[in-house]
Amino acid sequence: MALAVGMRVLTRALLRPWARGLRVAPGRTGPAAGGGDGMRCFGSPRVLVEPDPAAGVAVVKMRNPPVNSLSLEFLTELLISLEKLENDKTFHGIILTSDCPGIFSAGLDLTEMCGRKPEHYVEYWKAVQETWLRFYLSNLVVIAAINGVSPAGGCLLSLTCDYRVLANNPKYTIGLNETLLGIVAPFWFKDTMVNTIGHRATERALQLGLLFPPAEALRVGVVDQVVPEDQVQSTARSVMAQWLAIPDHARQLTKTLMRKPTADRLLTERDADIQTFVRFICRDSVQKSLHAYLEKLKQKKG
Ligand SMILES: CCCCCCCC/C=C/CC(=O)SCCNC(=O)CCNC(=O)[C@H](O)C(C)(C)COP(=O)(O)OP(=O)(O)OC[C@H]1O[C@@H](n2cnc3c(N)ncnc32)[C@H](O)[C@@H]1OP(=O)(O)O
Repeated sequence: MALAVGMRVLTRALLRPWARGLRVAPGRTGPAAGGGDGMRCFGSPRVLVEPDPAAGVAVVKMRNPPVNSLSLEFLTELLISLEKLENDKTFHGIILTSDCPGIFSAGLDLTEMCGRKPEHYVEYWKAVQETWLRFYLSNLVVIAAINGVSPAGGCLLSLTCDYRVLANNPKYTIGLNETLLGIVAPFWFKDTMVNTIGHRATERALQLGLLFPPAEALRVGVVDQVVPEDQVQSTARSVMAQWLAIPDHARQLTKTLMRKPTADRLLTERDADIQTFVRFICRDSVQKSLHAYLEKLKQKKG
């Protein structure tokens, strides 16, 4: 059922004109990060995939500058890359990281949630749900190599991964800061955080919209490891080797056992969740808050 719904959304996404235009990037010869049987890098305008077939691993680099905000196009490209890797028996794990210096992801794209028509909000929210479901339930081992700041949707994306390595830079804060924008993290954002750091820590973090610097993030459990910036990728690779040493079927079934109840909750309430989102985001007060927040971000420079 989950898979069928997921496939429908993905197929619809692939049928969009701009998605049809996506082609394997005429890339460098990979892998860029170790290994070496000369398999080509591939991907799409906003997602670069560096395969290391010898290791069974691909590095997926988000490159939607300036801040890797999770726009509709970007989410669709991410899903397409994930799907390709899942369908290729060569790969057992992916390392999700950023190609934008200092930014893992700025979270959901605020321009997708401001001043648009309700139909757009429906389409956008479906893509956000789908991305969460596909990453959260992926059979692959997914490790986040977090090499930049990671608020809200950026934090959520990393929480779908099996393991998080964060670069030790005080600027690289991470957390679900939705309340600071005058919006509310949906129940499945909250559930993902609860599953990672527990109920009480989530309650505090979400109400206060906390963005944790690395040491705090490690203490509370939002990330699993904090390492010097130049060791994030190599650490993610050695952690990956550990995870890939476990018999795959047993690991996959265990992942499903742990995560399916949380995913099922969204799957059974998916349409209601879309309606809730659209109603909420269409409110004048919410639109005003989001516009004001975007303006504040833009004025920061001037
Ligand atoms: C009851 C249930 C209802 C459901 C409610 C809805 C729930 C939806 C949940 C939302 C989750 C989210 O993810 S909302 C997004 C939250 N993100 C943030 O708060 C991060 C905002 N950005 C920043 O703090 C900073 O940009 C940065 C720290 C990430 C980077 O700082 P830096 O100084 O390097 O860059 P700039 O700030 O100058 O930004 C450059 C450029 O990017 C634009 N920008 C930044 N973030 C976003 C974004 N999330 N979406 C769209 N655009 C973004 C910024 O405005 C600048 O644009 P200009 O170059 O045009 O000025």
